[in-house]
Amino acid sequence: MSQALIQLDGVAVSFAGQSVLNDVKLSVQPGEIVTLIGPNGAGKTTLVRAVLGLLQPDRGRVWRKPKLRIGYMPQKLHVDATLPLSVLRFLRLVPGVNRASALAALGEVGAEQVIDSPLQKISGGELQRVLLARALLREPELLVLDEPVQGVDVAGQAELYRLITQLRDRHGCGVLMVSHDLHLVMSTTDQVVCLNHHVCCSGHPEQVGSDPAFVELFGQAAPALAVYHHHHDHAHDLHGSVVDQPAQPGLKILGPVSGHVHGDGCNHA
Ligand SMILES: Nc1ncnc2c1ncn2[C@@H]1O[C@H](COP(=O)(O)OP(=O)(O)OP(=O)(O)O)[C@@H](O)[C@H]1O
Repeated sequence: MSQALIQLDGVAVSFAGQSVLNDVKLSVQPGEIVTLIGPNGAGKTTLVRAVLGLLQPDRGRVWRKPKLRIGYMPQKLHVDATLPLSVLRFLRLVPGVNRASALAALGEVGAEQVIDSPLQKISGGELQRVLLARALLREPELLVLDEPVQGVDVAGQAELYRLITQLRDRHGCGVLMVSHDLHLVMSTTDQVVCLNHHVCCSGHPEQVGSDPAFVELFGQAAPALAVYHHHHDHAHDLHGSVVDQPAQPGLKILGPVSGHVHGDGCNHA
């Protein structure tokens, strides 16, 4: 087995007969930041759940380094408004955490000041930092972050991404992150995985604003985003299945029968 922290091979997941993930291959190395991008409903959170072991794939394999310590930051946290829960008490739900270690983790993410605040009263940006602090308290080898900057203003988003990179540098952990904020994450991402039920393509991020795959996947906003180069030479139907038509008018189609030619990272049948 390689040095990878996690490795997924041929992972497939269906819900009620509807394929959500098909033949997904992915790995994260120590110290590497891998960002999962894709449209709503593409299967990103489902893939994260498979990585965390919260769901068993129907096919394929999810390999984790033995005894891998994972720090997870969920997409959403629902806290009952009437529940008297301070930030400290919330962090102390992690086994072995005391005030000093909670304060140290909050210090790492720049949120010491909220330690005694009610969890329901802190701002969206502060909550994201508290969730990140909670993930750090597990001393993770792998940080899994599902849309970590949700509900944070643009300046705060850039700061949070910088913070994630700093934490990676300081702790040497791998990071698997779901994000829609390509323009902000590109400079700090080692590998981008473009998911639309299958891995359309993956690679190193580069400054490109009008890649046909991004126009296909992210609509007309895509040219405003800095993206990475790849050869996405196929189109998808509403369920993410590959169809015969080119993604964009004028896009060169080289395939002999189906019109689809697999790109480097395209691993579906
Ligand atoms: N437990 C489940 N039971 C049935 N369907 C599910 C379940 N979990 C996810 N789905 C469906 O699988 C599809 C993919 O969902 P998922 O949350 O993985 O997408 P996503 O890429 O994370 O989307 P978003 O960007 O909107 O968060 C959706 O159509 C969703 O309704």
